[in-house]
Amino acid sequence: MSATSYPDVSRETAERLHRYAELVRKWNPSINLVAKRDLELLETRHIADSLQLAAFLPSRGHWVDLGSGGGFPGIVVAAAARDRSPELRFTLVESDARKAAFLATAIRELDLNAAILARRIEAVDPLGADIVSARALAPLDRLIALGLPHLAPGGRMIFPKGRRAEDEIRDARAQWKFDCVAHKSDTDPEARILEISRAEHG
Ligand SMILES: C[S@@+](CC[C@H](N)C(=O)[O-])C[C@H]1O[C@@H](n2cnc3c(N)ncnc32)[C@H](O)[C@@H]1O
Repeated sequence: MSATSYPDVSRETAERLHRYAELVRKWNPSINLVAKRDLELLETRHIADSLQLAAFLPSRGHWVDLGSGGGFPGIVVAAAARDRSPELRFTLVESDARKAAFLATAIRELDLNAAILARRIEAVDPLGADIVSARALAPLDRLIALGLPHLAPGGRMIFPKGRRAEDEIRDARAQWKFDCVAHKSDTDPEARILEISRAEHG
């Protein structure tokens, strides 16, 4: 995939994403940001997948990404927000110090409106987010438990999920009440992007 072939993004965003892919490829041999076999598919499997969450960008406020790893979706969505929602700020929570150092470098080099918390999510004071996202971090019931303390009233949680999404929703309903819209994924016909609102203990 070339620098300009992501759907629905400006030239500036495409260039930022291209520079981000270069950074991931440069750092990956030393800190394993993505599986080595996935590097060839970085643009399709990780970046384009994460970029779908830009559909949920509010115009301003606070977006919190939990367990960001190499920056999916946090860095990718923050790159898309740079010219679409410049007043939206991001916080990426990642407990692995080396990954957090990479994320700080990416934020600086791409000039993103984002900050890193290099801490465990459970140890972070409530962040008052309008949107909480997390990818490949935990099953849905655990994600709701991790995300809910950081959500402002009326906020939403956005979780990309694989083919087990329906099972995870059913399991989560044993503990939680919530509204859920399961959006189709453009990058994987079996995946879903779950939009969770009005979550509370069941
Ligand atoms: C499987 S990786 C997924 C990374 C990224 N979201 C992605 O989709 O590629 C999970 C990441 O969450 C981080 N993590 C796991 N538990 C965490 C916690 N309790 N607090 C903060 N970070 C955590 C790990 O260090 C790891 O980088």
